[in-house]
Amino acid sequence: MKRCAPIVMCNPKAKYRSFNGSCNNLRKPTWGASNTPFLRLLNAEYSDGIYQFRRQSNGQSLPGARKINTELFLNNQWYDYDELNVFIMQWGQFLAHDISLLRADDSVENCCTAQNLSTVPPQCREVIDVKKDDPVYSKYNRTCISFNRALTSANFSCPLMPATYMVEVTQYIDGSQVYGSSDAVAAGLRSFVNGKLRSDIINKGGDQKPQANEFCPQVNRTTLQCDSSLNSKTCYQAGDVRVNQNLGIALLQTLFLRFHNHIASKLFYINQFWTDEMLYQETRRIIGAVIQHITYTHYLPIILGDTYTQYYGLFTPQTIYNDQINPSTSLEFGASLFRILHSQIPAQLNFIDKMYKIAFQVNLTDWMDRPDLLPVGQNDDWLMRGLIETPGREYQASYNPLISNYLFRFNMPDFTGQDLLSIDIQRGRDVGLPIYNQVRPICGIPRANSFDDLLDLIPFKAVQILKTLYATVNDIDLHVGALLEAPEEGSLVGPTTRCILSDSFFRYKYGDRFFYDVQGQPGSFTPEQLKSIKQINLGHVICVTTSLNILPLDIFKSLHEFSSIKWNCEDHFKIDLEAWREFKK
Ligand code: HEM
Ligand SMILES: [Ca+2]
Repeated sequence: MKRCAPIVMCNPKAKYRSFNGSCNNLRKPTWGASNTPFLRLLNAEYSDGIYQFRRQSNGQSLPGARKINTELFLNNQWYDYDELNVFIMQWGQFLAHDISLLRADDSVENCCTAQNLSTVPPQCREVIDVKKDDPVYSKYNRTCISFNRALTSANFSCPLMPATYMVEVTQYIDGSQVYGSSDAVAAGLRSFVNGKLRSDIINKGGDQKPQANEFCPQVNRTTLQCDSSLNSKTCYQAGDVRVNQNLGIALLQTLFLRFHNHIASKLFYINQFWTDEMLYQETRRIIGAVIQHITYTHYLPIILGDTYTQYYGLFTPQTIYNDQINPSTSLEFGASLFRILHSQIPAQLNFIDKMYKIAFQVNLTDWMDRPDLLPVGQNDDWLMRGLIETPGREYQASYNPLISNYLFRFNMPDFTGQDLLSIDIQRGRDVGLPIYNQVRPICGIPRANSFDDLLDLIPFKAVQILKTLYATVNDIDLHVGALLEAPEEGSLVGPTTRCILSDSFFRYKYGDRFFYDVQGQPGSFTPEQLKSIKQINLGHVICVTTSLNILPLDIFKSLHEFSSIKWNCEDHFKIDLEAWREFKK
């Protein structure tokens, strides 16, 4: 049975968001819902118009994604002290998991070995070729990086042409990574007591704040969610399936679980007669609002620049909802331009103790799909301190050498792992993204007529290498061109990236009827409540969910000259929920 257009009945008076995001837009109830298509800003680029990888203007196949990485990016690493910390990267990933999930067809585990079959399975026909002279993989005699093509709408009983891809999470910024993107997942995460989420308590002893002992509940280790090749001991369950992907994301998921339970118990204290359902929903509404508030007032101004954020209308005193704006995640954003920030991922994570000493350091890539370290001793607090106190990897035109070579290596020395940058380039081709030169004009940047026209934004040396890789300027992958662009004044990223990120965050703001500062809707906060929410920042979240007691006010800029000054949780990070008291004293 085809299920291309599900019929949805909405209650326009509903005060809370649905779990799958439907009925947010009452005119188009499926807009932004989970399991609905990614938006395409520009037409799909496929050689057959439908599904096959595009070819170059001269008819030849595209330069290999790995070759592009080794020639343009891999030897282009630089390191400088950044005033931003690692935490801003980790917030970015947490946010990415709220708005985008494109699943690969993993029904064949290793597409490289499947190349020997008499008929190669369709999802394995675009593995990434590795050249004999590869600077890293040649040492291991590797000739192939596995690549599984993404699931298409046909896998959701809805074949469409050209290939259409589905977002498997709610596309609104609504905390779906905490709560789930369907009724069933959401119910499975609830305790149904006093509005709280299920959790595992691991008593760490000492003078812990009670919440600091809570962890995401565990599930049986499955191949999908945790590393099955090593016996990982810990495997968490959360609203998003990528909770275990690395230690940093597992920590953020844990903190927001704790934060939910903390807020729920405070609300219960104020309104003892509230039911479990009310406590849960009111808390969920607050958490979603806090995630939006942090994103728009603390995160985006750093990524896009203060002035630009204001100029673009992403930072305003009040949001006016517009039901004509499609809040869906675009493919250009999800499959490429938000991933540009993979450039910020550091190779190592530091665990920093109470005395601000590095207790130990791990390679991020050694602990993927295996968050075993997190619940041990004070590691959760130490990792949190590590994210705040460690300078970030400065945004640059390359990814760090470990995720560019050893992604998912699982600490196995004879296993090389994957290359995230090649995968990002290949994913763009997989979903038929427009080329870089087509996206420039929609961002107000002139289309380049020759390679040399790219010198307006891309350094000379890179342009010379591009000439050797691609047949014409009209063949350059979006991800490659955008990553090479020099950052725009005041912003971290280049102008094409800044433009597409702004477009998306504009949609998530103005196209969300439940956006936290929209007034006059059934789900709107009262002015007093909104005032309290606007006072909450990540410092407040960390204060009540870890045993850290002093924090920098500017949480992503802890290493900036002046903001290394720390403030006390008791005095400066208080959460006031009086505006939720139903019967005033
Ligand atoms: C902490 C380290 C991180 C690791 C190890 C990581 C790894 C990955 C991997 C393996 C994928 C799937 C690639 C594919 O098969 O196509 C992915 C997708 C993605 N990543 Fe990251 N990532 C990290 C951080 C970030 C950050 C900081 C951002 C943005 C600020 C980000 C944004 C995205 C986005 C938007 C996607 C596509 C999601 C989807 O639609 O499925 N990631 N990442
Ligand atoms: Ca969401």
